[in-house]
Amino acid sequence: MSVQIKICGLSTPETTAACADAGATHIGFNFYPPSPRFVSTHQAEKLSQNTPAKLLKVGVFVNPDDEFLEESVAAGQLDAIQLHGKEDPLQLEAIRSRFGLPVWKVLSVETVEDVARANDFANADFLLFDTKTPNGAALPGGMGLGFDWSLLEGYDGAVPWGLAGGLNPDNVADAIRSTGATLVDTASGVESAPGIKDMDKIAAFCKAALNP
Ligand SMILES: O=C(O)c1ccccc1N[C@@H]1O[C@H](COP(=O)(O)O)[C@@H](O)[C@H]1O
Repeated sequence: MSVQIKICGLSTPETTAACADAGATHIGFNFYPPSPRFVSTHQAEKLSQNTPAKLLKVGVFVNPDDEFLEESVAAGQLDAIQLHGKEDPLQLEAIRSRFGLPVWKVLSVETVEDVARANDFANADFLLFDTKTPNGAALPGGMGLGFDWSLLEGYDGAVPWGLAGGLNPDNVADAIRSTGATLVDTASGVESAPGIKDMDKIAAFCKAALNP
């Protein structure tokens, strides 16, 4: 089966169309206000109306409150909720029950113990292993930083999982071959500047991911 591809941090209809044309399966709308990829609920509503039907829309959140989630899920017509903060398994369960959508939990990885935290999130619908950003970093993700993929060797948790963190057109094929990831996720790796998606890089990323 082909790898699934999530291009994260979309903010224009032209780039969502480019993702669909290139073979991406998922796009991410970023609902974290400090991010250069942040979209307001108004923007998300417009974007979702123009998103090709074959793309699944994932909302990226960092420690969201219920009201904000409610507005964003509705505006973005989201198909899944990605939790990229310090949410715990109980919060994850509450969010899934409330919205009836698949919930993705991001695990920030620096050590093998970080990978083992997957055991705490057996109730997630999907796990995304991303790089732990340094203390004091502006963002908990989306900074183009990779981690040591060998930390995933031998990982055999039951929850489906994907790989993020510093992936770009030049390294994504190697990442898939090295880790066996069935979904790859990129934000800054397909940009010309923070928050500005580059259609050629989106095409190159998808081509490499689909032919690892
Ligand atoms: O992209 C962001 O700005 C962002 C902000 C806050 C939390 C998560 C964010 N992005 C997620 O991080 C991964 C990895 O990003 P990158 O490829 O290393 O730039 C990205 O795919 C998003 O899921």
